[in-house]
Amino acid sequence: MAVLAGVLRAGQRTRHAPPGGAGVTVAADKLDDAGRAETGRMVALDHVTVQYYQRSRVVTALSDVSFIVHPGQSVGILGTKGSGKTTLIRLLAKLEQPMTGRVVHHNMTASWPLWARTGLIRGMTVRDNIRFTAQLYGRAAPDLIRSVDDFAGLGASMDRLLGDLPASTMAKVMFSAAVGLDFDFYPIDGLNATSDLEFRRKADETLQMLRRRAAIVLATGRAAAIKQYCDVAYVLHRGVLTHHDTIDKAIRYFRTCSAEPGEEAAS
Ligand SMILES: Nc1ncnc2c1ncn2[C@@H]1O[C@H](COP(=O)(O)OP(=O)(O)OP(=O)(O)O)[C@@H](O)[C@H]1O
Repeated sequence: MAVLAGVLRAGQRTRHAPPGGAGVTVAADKLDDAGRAETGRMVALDHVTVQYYQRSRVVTALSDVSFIVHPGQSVGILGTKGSGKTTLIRLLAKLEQPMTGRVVHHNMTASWPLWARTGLIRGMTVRDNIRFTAQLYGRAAPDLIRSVDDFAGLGASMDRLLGDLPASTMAKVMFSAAVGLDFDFYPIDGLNATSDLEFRRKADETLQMLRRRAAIVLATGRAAAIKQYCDVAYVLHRGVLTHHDTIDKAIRYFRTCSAEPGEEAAS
């Protein structure tokens, strides 16, 4: 570690797995090429470790994490504060690459994190942002513009610069565009809903709909949200992912972890 400290910049990840950091491995042995062909469509993490260098010490954000999500599955990651939830969701959304292990997207298209509050250009109108996004994903811009406008009810704001609109507009457009693009898989980093109650109601309904037609991974510190939206649950604590037979057992384990000395309440 002392050597690493001299080499890495703040925020940079190490290539080293931490000693003794063994998360529960869920069928990771099926992830070789033959296994992928057998198991078909999936998104998976395969022995993924992510570490950051932070103020002269190495922080392990994820420690040998493996799990698989298949179409139609709704997976909850119940995580304590600072346990690695955002890192895990960013990997699943292909916004980051692990230094150790693999992220596998096999025949499933993946959305950006559903409530993302970055990703659009503030100096462009909302309409042009959506047009640009449609082009990036090879979709018809008018269809996506209509779908976002219907969902988010932006009206005249469509032709205003994004930077001149309330900060929540970015999250609403990112949410609506992700749903409009009809991905196979949606990674979700918490339920950062806006204060717009009508939009929240629609977003809740949409998550229930996505559960039926796509795969989701929801990472949150809110047990109630896992119960509401997920069929299976894992607990993420200090970078280690553990699987539990039932959601209630996961919640019990999560509460034990949350009660450990030094733990803060997760959001
Ligand atoms: N870019 C970075 N540079 C340095 N450390 C980082 C970076 N990103 C995350 N970390 C550290 O990695 C650990 C996991 O962070 P992460 O944001 O993934 O956890 P989280 O569960 O989403 O946190 P929270 O509960 O605060 O939302 C934390 O200790 C965090 O400080």
